[in-house]
Amino acid sequence: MGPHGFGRMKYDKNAQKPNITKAILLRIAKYFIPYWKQTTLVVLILLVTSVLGILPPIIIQHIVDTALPNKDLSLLIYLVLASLSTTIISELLGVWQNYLNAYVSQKIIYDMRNQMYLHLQQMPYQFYSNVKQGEVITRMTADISGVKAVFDSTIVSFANNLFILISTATTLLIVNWRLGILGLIIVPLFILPTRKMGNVRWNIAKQTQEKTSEQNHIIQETLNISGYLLMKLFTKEQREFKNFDEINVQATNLKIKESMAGRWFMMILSTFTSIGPMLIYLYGGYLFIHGQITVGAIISFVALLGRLYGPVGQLTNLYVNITSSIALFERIFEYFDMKLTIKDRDDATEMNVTHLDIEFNDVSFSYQKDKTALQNISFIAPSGTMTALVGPSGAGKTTITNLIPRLYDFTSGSIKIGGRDIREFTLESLRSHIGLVTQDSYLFNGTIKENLLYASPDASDEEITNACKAAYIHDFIMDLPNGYETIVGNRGIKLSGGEKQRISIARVLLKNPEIIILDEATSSLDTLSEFYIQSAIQGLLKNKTSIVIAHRLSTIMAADHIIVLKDGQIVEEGKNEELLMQNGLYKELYNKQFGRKAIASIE
Ligand SMILES: Nc1ncnc2c1ncn2[C@@H]1O[C@H](COP(=O)(O)OP(=O)(O)OP(=O)(O)O)[C@@H](O)[C@H]1O
Repeated sequence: MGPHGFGRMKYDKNAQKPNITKAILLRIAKYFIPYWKQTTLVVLILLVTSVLGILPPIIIQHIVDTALPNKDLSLLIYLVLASLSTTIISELLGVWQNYLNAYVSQKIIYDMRNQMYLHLQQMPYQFYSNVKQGEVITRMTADISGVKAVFDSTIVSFANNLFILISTATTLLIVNWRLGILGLIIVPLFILPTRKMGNVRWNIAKQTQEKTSEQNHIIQETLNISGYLLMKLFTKEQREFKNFDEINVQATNLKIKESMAGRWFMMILSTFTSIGPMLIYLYGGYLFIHGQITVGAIISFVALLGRLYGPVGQLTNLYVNITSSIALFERIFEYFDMKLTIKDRDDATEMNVTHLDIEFNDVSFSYQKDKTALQNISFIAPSGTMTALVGPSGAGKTTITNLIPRLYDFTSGSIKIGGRDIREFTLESLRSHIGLVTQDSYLFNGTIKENLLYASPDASDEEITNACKAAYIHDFIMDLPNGYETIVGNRGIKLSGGEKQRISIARVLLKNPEIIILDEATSSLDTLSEFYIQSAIQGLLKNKTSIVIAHRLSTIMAADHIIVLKDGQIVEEGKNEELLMQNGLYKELYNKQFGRKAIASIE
């Protein structure tokens, strides 16, 4: 057993139990409102079945006390049929209730999943850079699915057990109050073990939930295409397995502990359950011997008593169930309550501007407090021209491009397009005017055609072909055995970096936005691929307002305006020749990247 082995495992007694507040109960109740009819019906069915459940023991009493001693066959048949019918009706109602249970809980799960998906879609980019892999999946699947258990183990369980308890206890007292009191006296003996058990189970459940989330995280991190590659190339299989195994051991031990805790509980419970009938036989027998009770009444009593203990146990567990249910809802609500920091203003309008100058005015931005990524950035990228961003790594180039489609919102200053602040536009219309080609273009695992259609679902085959021709990728696609129907693999793994980027250029061409933001791939390509990429980019940027993070000499030469960044600030600005004359950072970068040959060729 490892360091976290079974023997060493401790329950965290201080694990935070949620507060049951009126606000959270009301919030949960809101999800039930659309299904109030079905929920009410469930409660009514439970009420009816709890009453029906009392009938068979009472009928047995009449069989034993009346039909059998009087040798009354017709009464016997009548009573047996009556008992049978109550059982059948009860079971049929049970089926119906089961359906309603499933209906209500699954509909609520459906509503919550949709709400969660829509909410997560709106979450800012920052959220996805911070959230642990696997966490979103756990909340979307395991946590929300837990709502079914919540419904079954709280609302349904509460109504069911309460009705059974009240109806059975009342019947016991009516049939024979002395025996009834004796039967009820044993009830408190159940409360003690059940409560203790509830607390233990709560703690285990909480820890199991955390372990599941950790396990999902490891699976997501290491068994996806990029994580797998990283693990293999750094030969970390053993280390990753060790991590996984450690969590797995803990999860397994928790499960064993959980089932063992359940086993002891069952043992204690069944001991108490057998004490009850024995006492009834003893005291009931005494009353019978003294002629104060019938045999049928004793038998019926023991049968009724059996109906009492289960509900008592479960009702004492209710507090624990409610607490765990609320903990589950709290986890779900925690996501719902995360602020959507980047959203449409109330007065946001469609982006209807004709002149697409992009203007940064004194823009500052930081990802984290106390560390500015951009400082007082001001520049204009005139409509229909190409602006190149250059600078050393970490200078803030990507950050500038991220601010334009509002993947992040700047901290101060303003960004305008066509003279209007970008926050005046709806996010949807702003982004529909912008095409973004990143270095690592994301293609989903589908065919090339499906990936292209993502930009414009209604594009005709001709339009697709034209876009691909303009992106210099059409001939390559046609040479593939399945052409446009070729599956690209996870993240487009079956294609080279250059091919992927050309396909994503074709995708943006199909979208045909007026503004293009391009992060040129840094990887060095052979002359032919370089030519294709360059030609594709030229096609893409023609007559567009573009901002390009430039890594290639040809792009820089083609730019109308070059902005040189360092440590989040603009340090130089101008055209290639002007900047070279300044003998500053640009010239230094230029020399490093393109060598003296390039300079010589220009001179
Ligand atoms: N999501 C993030 N959270 C926190 N800091 C970030 C984040 N993204 C970038 N940064 C930081 O902001 C600064 C600017 O990064 P940015 O990615 O804009 O640089 P860059 O010029 O595009 O660099 P490169 O050429 O290497 O891509 C860097 O110091 C970087 O560490």
